[in-house]
Amino acid sequence: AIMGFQTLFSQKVQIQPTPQIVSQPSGHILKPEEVRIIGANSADKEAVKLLKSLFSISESKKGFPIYLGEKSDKAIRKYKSQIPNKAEGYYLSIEKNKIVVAGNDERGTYYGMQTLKQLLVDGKLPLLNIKDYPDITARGVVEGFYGTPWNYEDRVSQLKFYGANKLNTYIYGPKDDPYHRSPNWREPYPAKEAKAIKELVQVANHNHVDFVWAIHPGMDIKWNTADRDAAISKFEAMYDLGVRAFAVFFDDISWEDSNAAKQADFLNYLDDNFVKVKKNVLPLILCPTEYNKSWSKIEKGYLPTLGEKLNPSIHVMWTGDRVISDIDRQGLEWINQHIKRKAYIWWNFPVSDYVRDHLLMGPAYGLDTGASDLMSGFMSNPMEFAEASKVAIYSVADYAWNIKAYQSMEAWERALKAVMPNNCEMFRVFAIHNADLGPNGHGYRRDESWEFKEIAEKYLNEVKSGKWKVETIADVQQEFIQMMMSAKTLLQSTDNPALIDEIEPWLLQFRLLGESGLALTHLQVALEKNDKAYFKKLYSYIKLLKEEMFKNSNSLNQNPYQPGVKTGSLVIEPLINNALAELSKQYAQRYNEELPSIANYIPHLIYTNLNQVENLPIRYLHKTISISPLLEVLKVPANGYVGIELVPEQTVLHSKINMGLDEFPEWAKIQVSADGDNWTDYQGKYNGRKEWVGGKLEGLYRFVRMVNTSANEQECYLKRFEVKIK
Ligand SMILES: CCCCCN1[C@H](CC(=O)NC)[C@H](O)[C@H](O)[C@H]1CO
Repeated sequence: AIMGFQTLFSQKVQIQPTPQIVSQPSGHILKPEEVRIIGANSADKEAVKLLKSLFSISESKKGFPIYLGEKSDKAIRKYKSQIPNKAEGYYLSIEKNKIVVAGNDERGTYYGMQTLKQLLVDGKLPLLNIKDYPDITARGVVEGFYGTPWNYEDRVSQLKFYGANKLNTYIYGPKDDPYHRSPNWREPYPAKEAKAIKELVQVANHNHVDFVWAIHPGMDIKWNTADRDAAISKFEAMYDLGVRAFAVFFDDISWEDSNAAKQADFLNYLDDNFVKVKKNVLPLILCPTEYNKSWSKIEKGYLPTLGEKLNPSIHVMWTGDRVISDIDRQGLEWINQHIKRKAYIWWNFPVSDYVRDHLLMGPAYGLDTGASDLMSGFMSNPMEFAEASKVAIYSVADYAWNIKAYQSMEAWERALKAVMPNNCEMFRVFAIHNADLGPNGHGYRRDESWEFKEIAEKYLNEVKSGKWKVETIADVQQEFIQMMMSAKTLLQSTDNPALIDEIEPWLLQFRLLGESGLALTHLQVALEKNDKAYFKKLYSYIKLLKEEMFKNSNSLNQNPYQPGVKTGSLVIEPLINNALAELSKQYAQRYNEELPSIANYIPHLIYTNLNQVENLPIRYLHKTISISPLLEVLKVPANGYVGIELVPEQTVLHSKINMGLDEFPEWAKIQVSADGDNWTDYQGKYNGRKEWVGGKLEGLYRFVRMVNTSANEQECYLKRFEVKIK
């Protein structure tokens, strides 16, 4: 009994985001059958609605009393002194004979109710009291990415998620919305879009989220009264839809237009002639052109000019030391001194519009837990996949509310459960192996598969040494099987269909990757048993799996930037390819037979009778197949040829061949064929860069080659040989 009692006492209540001050639970009460709300008609009405959705309300006087309201309400006058004197703060007390939910303001009461809702588990409520408030004033999400904007249902779901996680801001600024940015930032939304925004603002209000509408005039704005008034009238149109908070983005525009004085005058004009006139509109938010330290040239005065000229109430957004960046105290102190106010962070995570073949499902880390006094806002810029982004957004909610207490790994574990309550273990297997971005232009990387790295290392070493241990193989097999279980379970799960729709391509790829890994471990079995035939069967099977992965990566998620579906790219995929290469090498040594490389599988092949180039790797990217350049002089005997075999035959869009010669040699011909026997000349011409260029061909071809039709050996280079297919 003592243990039991002790457990009850020590049970750690889990509240999201992590509250500032919580007393230890001293036991619990059963959920009251009926409650009586004292203060219902003066308390925040969303809080009242939430309370009524949790308990049944008694009409008579006898129900369990719940005191609800703001510090100015008579109903909770007795508890006023307990309420933290902080915006959106609240006091929550669960006692044997009453519950008190007292807010410093309406939002505080609402957040107190959100916490109470979280504490009501299995018909019980822990006896405790909480004094809580947020560290950062504005907390939330800026839908500010390039790519397909979120849809209406995505946004409704997001706004409800923000209410539950005490995020109070949603900034609407999708780069690819033509009415947010050019060409139609001056135009009012068409009726359908206007109606959707009007409804979203209402949903935001019901979840105590400020709906901020952002305008992005920077691509073509003129510093004249016409455009200034165009912005005002667009704001008026948005105001009529219920919008009460506005932002102006000048990011990603040409540097000529990034005139700080003009931008500041523009913002101040909007502030003085719209925001201040309307009274119930929140302070303006500016995203500057120099929005990160690596782009700012202080001596040119852009940021200092904003700091000097911008009305003090206007927030200035900031992404950190770089476009994609950790947020730390030092960087914040730097920017705050120049803009003469606390930076309003735009954190470019988990946005993936620069690595669109990857999902960023890992912990939100790189956030300074000693910076709570240096920021006026903290917004996450998410992925185009709204549900998948909730894992990071959940963590950002925890960070921005209680910065010093934030633990990224712990928050991540809770986030996975919040997003996939019924399959969070399988979701975790998927998320842990889909966190890194791969090499990218911003050089921003994330850890991935961190719990498997050691086993992977050990396994590869044992494969290389040929002295493998059963337990290592078992560990690796377990991980691969779990990947398959995870993918299948999630694909068939029903607790978050919108999420599964978003990540399906990656789930399909993830399952195949796991399957190819599992088959890989059986290659060792084949070697152990000296069973050559089994090895070859397995090898062909792995090739089939890789063919299917290649097909997925060339048919799913085909955006114009980073098309394809990458998964497990930091540890799992390289492990499988390295082990595969190693094991096929051991097979070749033992049986004196080379197997075609399938490590970084590409179906297309080099096509040649020249041994100088027969082992050159074929590369594939964005539907362009190319031969890795040869760095030495190529000797081409009579009837010698080099080219590409397209598997299967394709429609050729254009080709580019650089033989390092000033003129196209009369001994060479570029030819195509469907069957490798009948050849047709491929008409082309030299471009200004000494490259032969050929255009689109009608029909399907399997072979494209350069052939020496003279009777003598010739010399040239192979600087580039590429074929783009449809
Ligand atoms: C070379 C330019 C890269 C800019 C990338 N930023 C953009 C602008 C921005 O960060 N504004 C603060 C979009 O928002 C995008 O989503 C995000 C990350 O790719």
